[in-house]
This record gives sequence, structure tokens and C-alpha cells, in this order.
Amino acid sequence: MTDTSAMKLAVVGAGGRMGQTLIRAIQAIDGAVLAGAIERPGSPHIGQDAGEIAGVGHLGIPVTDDALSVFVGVEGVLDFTAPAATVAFAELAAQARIVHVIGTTGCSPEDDAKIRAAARHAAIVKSGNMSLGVNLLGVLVKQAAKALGADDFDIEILEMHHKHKVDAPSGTALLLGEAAVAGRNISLADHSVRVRDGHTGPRENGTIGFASLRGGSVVGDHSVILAGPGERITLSHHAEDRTIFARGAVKAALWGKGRKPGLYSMLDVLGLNT
Ligand SMILES: NC(=O)C1=CN([C@@H]2O[C@H](COP(=O)(O)OP(=O)(O)OC[C@H]3O[C@@H](n4cnc5c(N)ncnc54)[C@H](OP(=O)(O)O)[C@@H]3O)[C@@H](O)[C@H]2O)C=CC1
Ligand SMILES: O=C(O)C1=N[C@H](C(=O)O)C[C@H](O)C1
Repeated sequence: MTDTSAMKLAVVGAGGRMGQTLIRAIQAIDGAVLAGAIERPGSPHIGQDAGEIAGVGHLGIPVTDDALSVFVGVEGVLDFTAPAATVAFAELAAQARIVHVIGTTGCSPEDDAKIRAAARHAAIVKSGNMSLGVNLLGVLVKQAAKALGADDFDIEILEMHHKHKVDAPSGTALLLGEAAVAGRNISLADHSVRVRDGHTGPRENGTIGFASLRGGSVVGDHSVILAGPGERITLSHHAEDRTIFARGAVKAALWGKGRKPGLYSMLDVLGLNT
């Protein structure tokens, strides 16, 4: 039977890896229902049924490129697309006053400023990683970075993803870097080392190093290494299935329903924002 109280959600980038996973996740979660699916103009998916694209059978939701006409009829939008698209969707979601859940990574500071502006009109939940495990890992990284001083312990963040990923470092690696600097009361912009090549000289104390690997079908592996004199602590997360991100995104939308405008994170959704 149809649950008439279920939150109506739209998925943008419906044909993508995460778009398809989100459509399947919505089907499996009580309290949410798919009510719209969007792809970019010219996409071969336009006109196809969202359920058929995602492999869950016919849902009667045709994919369209007319985002605003969908947004006015839904309560939330799940967005794992690309930075330029996400900025445009944030403006439309703000006009429609609906919850915007943003998983898109690789946003520039200018993109983030536009997303912050949109959050003055609607609730936005944005995170480089929507999984419970990574957000808990961030809390642990903050504690470890605080407990182990920068003079003794160097922090390096290693990530590996599938060969199709287009941004580096990953959004998760940056999230974990932010957690580490929060533990040390410093800023990431002033302390991150994102590339090493050639004669780099010795490592500067207090910096956070990033390394990115790409290959095959890896869903997402992250390790934060705290390397000290004579010992090394490694805190890791391994994503085995994209469902963990999709479940988190639906949870974020349900949490955001009726919430006042603002820019929120998964730490807020999960009650981990200490
Ligand atoms: N925060 C998190 O937990 C997670 C974040 N991500 C992030 O999500 C994003 C997407 O990842 P993934 O699904 O693997 O990538 P895909 O390339 O598989 O999917 C992106 C989809 O968005 C579509 N798209 C691009 N521009 C537009 C537009 N203007 N309007 C509508 N649709 C558009 C693409 O269409 P087309 O291919 O035709 O261009 C594609 O279908 C990445 O930034 C990734 O890092 C991924 C997993 C978890
Ligand atoms: O592009 C991906 O696939 C992923 N992107 C996110 C990131 O950039 O951290 C989250 C996850 O690791 C998968």
C-alpha cells in the first residue's frame, strides 16, 4: 500500500552510479518515496523510467531534464552529480524551499559560497561522505589528532577510489583532514600538502599530507596515518558498497524535513557534532 505520509524525494543524476543506488535505497526505506528523477539535458536517460534504469522494475517515474518542475512537487532532492550542476540545483532547491542533500565532491570555494547562500532559504545537508562509518571515523581522528601533538605525530591521509573518479583528494579525505585540524585548532588551508614530487625537502611539522590512488572498481578506501617516533597508528574505513552512502543521504533528507534553513553536515544528522 502507498504510504501517503512518506517524504517525496527527487534524485538528480539519476543515471549515475550513485543516482541508481539512491533510487534503489529509496525503494528499500520506509518513510521515503521516489517522486522525481532528473538528468542533464541531452542525456540518453531522458524519458526512461527511473526504476528500470536502477534495476528495480517500472516505477512510473520518467527521467526529465526539467528540474524546477520536479522540485516544486517534492520535499527533498538527493544530489550526487558534479559541482556546476550542484550549484545550479542548490539555487532551484532554495527557490522551491525543499531539502537539498549534497554528496557531490570537488566543489571549489566559490561553489561552496554559492551553496552557503542557497542555504539561507532552505535546509541543505552537505558532506563528502554520507556513511555512518566515515563520520564516526572523523570523530576518532579529531580525538587522536588532539591527543597526539604535531611535534611528535605526523598525519598523512591516503585514499583509493575506482578509475572513474574525477576529483582528488576525495571529499572524504578532505573531511578527515578537517577533522584532524579541528583536533589541533589549526586551519587545513594553511597546513595541507596535497602533492609531493621531486626534491621536496623534509616534512614540515604540523602539516597534513594527502595521497590519492585510482584504479579498478574500488568503492572507497581511506586511511589516516598518525606516524610518530617508533610507532604508527592507522585509522581506516573501507566502503564495500555504495548503499552506505545512499542510506545516509535518505536519512539526511528525512532529518532535514521541516528543519529551518541552514547548511548542515552528516555530523548534525547523526548527532555526532561535538
Ligand atoms: N558524499 C558521499 O557520500 C559520496 C559522494 N560521491 C560523489 O558523488 C558524485 C557522483 O558520483 P558518481 O555517482 O560516482 O558519478 P557518476 O558520474 O556515475 O554520476 C553523476 C551523474 O550526474 C549526472 N549529471 C552531471 N551533470 C548533471 C546535470 N547538470 N544535471 C543532471 N545530471 C547531471 C551525470 O550525467 P552524465 O554522465 O550524463 O554527465 C551522471 O549521471 C561525485 O562527486 C562523487 O565524488 C559519491 C559517492 C558517495
Ligand atoms: O566518487 C566516489 O565514488 C566517492 N566519492 C566520495 C569522496 O570523494 O570521498 C565518497 C566515497 O569515498 C566515494
